Formats: sequence, structure tokens, C-alpha cells
Amino acid sequence: MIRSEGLVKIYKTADLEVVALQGLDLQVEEGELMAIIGNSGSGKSTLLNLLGGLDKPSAGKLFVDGKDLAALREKNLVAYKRETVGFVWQNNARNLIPYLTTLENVELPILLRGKRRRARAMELLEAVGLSHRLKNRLSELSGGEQQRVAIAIALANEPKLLLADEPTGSLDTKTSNQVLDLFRTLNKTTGITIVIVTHDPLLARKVDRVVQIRDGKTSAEILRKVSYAEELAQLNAEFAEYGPENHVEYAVLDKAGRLQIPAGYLDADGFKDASRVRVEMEDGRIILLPPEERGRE
Ligand SMILES: Nc1ncnc2c1ncn2[C@@H]1O[C@H](COP(=O)(O)OP(=O)(O)OP(=O)(O)O)[C@@H](O)[C@H]1O
Repeated sequence: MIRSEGLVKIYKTADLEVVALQGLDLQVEEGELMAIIGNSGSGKSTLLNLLGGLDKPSAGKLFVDGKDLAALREKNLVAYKRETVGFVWQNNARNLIPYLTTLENVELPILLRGKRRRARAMELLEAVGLSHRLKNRLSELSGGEQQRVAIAIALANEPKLLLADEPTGSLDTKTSNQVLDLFRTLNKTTGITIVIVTHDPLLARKVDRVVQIRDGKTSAEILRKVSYAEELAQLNAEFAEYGPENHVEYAVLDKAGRLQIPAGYLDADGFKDASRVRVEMEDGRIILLPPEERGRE
């Protein structure tokens, strides 16, 4: 569904150039539910904006659903934004109108007319579990419910790709879990590909794949050893929330043999502030040792 190679985005201001993405490679399969994590300023929102067709890459390749986003002309880009992608933002106020009802908010962006529009809005609100709140004004809904309205709107045109920027950023743990469960259900029932940008490590742990971005590049990939659904079947939910041992972490190795060590590893004694590490091969494993440590006897 998504393929980016050597993706670069440079923002130019009057006297400054900011390289927000510097050669990012990413592949997302159709029907995946995955998360992108990374520190503030690492380029997550920039990537989401490029994926959503809101901005153009400065260099590199970016294909979504077979479309070359760097080359799309204005007319096709409008169609792409309307038909292929849906957005959910952290800040609901961006999508919703507080004095309209839930139903009216969802009807608004639907392109159909008359009864069909109402029926479609009701169908979408049912899909997000809000059939009982149709007549309430937006201002009467809780944060989680408002976020579900935003998700219903994002799904209105049956997008193939749903992009969510910090969708649970302003919600408490219980409500964010519900929103994430909704993403999972939609992913399973409709097959929609979902990419979530988040700071929230708990949310990231509940998807099958997490890609970490550091300084505008993919720096690590974390895959679950068992899928979340399987794990839920095996364990009780409480334990699942805190089970980091259920993930395997992968570091990205580029074609030149450069390896990015995942964040945190180099804080260990002996590695901190080191500019080199000692490399050894042992039984088919590559071992990294602090520079001053002598090889294993
Ligand atoms: N429109 C812009 N003009 C100039 N610089 C920008 C623009 N948008 C983002 N940047 C810069 O690009 C870099 C990446 O920003 P981006 O918003 O993609 O990061 P992020 O990982 O989403 O951060 P956060 O988690 O804080 O939202 C930052 O250094 C940021 O200051």
C-alpha cells in the first residue's frame, strides 16, 4: 500500500533549510495496522503530510496505492485526497462543529444527497459504536466519543488508507484503549490499512508493527512475536499491556552496512558517548562491545 525509498523533505524558510526527512525508506502492506513512533521533531508529521498528499516530497520515491505522489498533478491529487486517504487528528476541533449534532457533523462531508446521505452517516456512526448519540450536539459528547465521530468522518469516502496523527493524544488510558480497539475492529472488518503516528508506547505495543523514526530516517522496527489478537487469546489483557518481552526489536541495516542502534541501547555503561564500538563475530552472531572492554576470553 505504501512504498517510500530515499524520501527527502526539506522545508525552506527565508534564511533556513530544515531537512525533516533525510532518505526515509518505508514499506507498508495492504491491510496492515501499524504505528510510527519517534521523538518530537523526528519527522513523523512530515511523513504523514506527504502520505496524505498535503505536501510534496523534495526528493525520493513515494507510492501509495500504486500512485506516484511526487508526480501527481493537482487534479489527481485532489481525487487522491478525497478517495484514497482519510485523516484523524489529535485535535477534534479541526474536523468537527460543536453546535451541530453528531449525525449532522458526519452528514456534512458526505457527497451523496438526501436520504442516502443520512443513511450513510448512520451506517458510519454505527460502525464506530455511536448509534445512541446521533441527536446529541458535539459539545455534549466526551473526548473519546468526539474522536469516534472524527473517525466516522474520516471513513466517509471509504478510503483505503487511514492516517491518524496522535489520535489518542488528548484521551485518558481507558478511552484511548477504546479508540485503538475501534481501529483494530475496522482494520479487521474492512481491511483498511491504518498508519498511526504516536508518542504513546502503550498504544504502539498494541499494534503488530512499529517503525521508529530518528532524525528523518527509519531507525528501528519492532515486530510482535505473536499477533496482538493471538496474545489476547492467550493472556489476560492487563498483562498484555505491559508485556515488552512479546516484541522483537530490529535495527535498520542499510546497503552500505551501516547499522542504527535503537535508542536507549547506547546509554549502557561503556557505550555512552563512545564514538566507536568493538565488533566481534562469534558463532554466527555479531557482537558489539564497549571500546575499552577486552574480547571475551
Ligand atoms: N512547515 C515547516 N516549515 C519549516 N520547518 C518545519 C515545518 N514543519 C516541520 N518542520 C521541521 O521539520 C522537522 C520535523 O518536524 P515534524 O513536525 O515532522 O516532526 P514530528 O516528529 O511530527 O514532531 P512532533 O512529535 O513534535 O509532532 C522539525 O525540525 C520541524 O521543526
